Amino acid sequence: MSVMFELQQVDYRYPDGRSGLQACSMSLRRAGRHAILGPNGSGKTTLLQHLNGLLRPAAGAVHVDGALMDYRRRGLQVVRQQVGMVFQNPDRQLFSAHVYEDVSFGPLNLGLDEATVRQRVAQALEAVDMTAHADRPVHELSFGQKKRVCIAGVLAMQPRALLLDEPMAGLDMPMQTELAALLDRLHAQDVTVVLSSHDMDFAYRWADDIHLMAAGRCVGSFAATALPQNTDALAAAAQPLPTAVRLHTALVGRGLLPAHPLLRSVEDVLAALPPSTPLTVASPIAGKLAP
Ligand SMILES: Nc1ncnc2c1ncn2[C@@H]1O[C@H](COP(=O)(O)OP(=O)(O)OP(=O)(O)O)[C@@H](O)[C@H]1O
Repeated sequence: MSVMFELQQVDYRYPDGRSGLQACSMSLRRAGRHAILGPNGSGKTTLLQHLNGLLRPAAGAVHVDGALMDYRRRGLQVVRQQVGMVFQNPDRQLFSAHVYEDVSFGPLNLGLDEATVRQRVAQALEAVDMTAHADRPVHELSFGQKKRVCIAGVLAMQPRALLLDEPMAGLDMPMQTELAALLDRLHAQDVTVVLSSHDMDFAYRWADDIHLMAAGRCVGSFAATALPQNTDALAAAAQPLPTAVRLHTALVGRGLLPAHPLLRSVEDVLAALPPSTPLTVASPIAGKLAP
């Protein structure tokens, strides 16, 4: 499996002297679904901003598609056409007065003809269910709607990789589900999706690969399916075991479920329980499962 992004021993210091990354090494394979987790201030945003050249390492190297990042103007233009970034705060990303205008900004900048721009904007708005809002002023939108417009703006560039900084934060549950489905559709089209998150349960059920950060370093990268064997790295990044793993382990311990296959969501664990499982007051786990 080929590598899309590679950080080698990257150091980054903000202008005020604060350290953002320290000897950070991470490899992200092409067309994968990647979740980056770590405590506040562990460097997730700083890392994402290195993947499309928004930030430049003080030491170490960033490779995209096997080539060293080219920080000259033309080099950065090429990378940013291919690697789209959705910021955590939509107000940092949206700068046009109207939705259509904002989403069309990128494709127009690529020099595409008007019909192609219109088609790309329509597709992107459709993908985030914002078609009905195309003519609205951006400042009238809710937080979640603004976030969708940001995502549409990036999708309209048809990137090969999508970076999303805590994309689920501030979205309601139906929108989170829709966004996860959209990310899966992009993944099915071989787009590399990299997101940062504080939601271990979501990361465990959605991601192919999990990357853990602590104090500006990558302290563990592994396939999500190998998470139960990586408890040391989870502890180093102050991350809890996913609820599905804890519940599954408890049920295995009580002889109610086999240890295999791996179950990556609470829904999957509950669905795996035989209908005859006695989840009544008499059951040792009933009190924990009952509302
Ligand atoms: N603009 C900035 N100026 C100075 N220091 C910064 C700046 N942005 C981030 N930092 C510092 O860099 C370190 C890493 O921050 P970063 O935002 O990358 O972490 P994070 O893992 O994304 O955090 P969170 O989960 O809170 O979003 C922190 O110590 C932070 O205080």
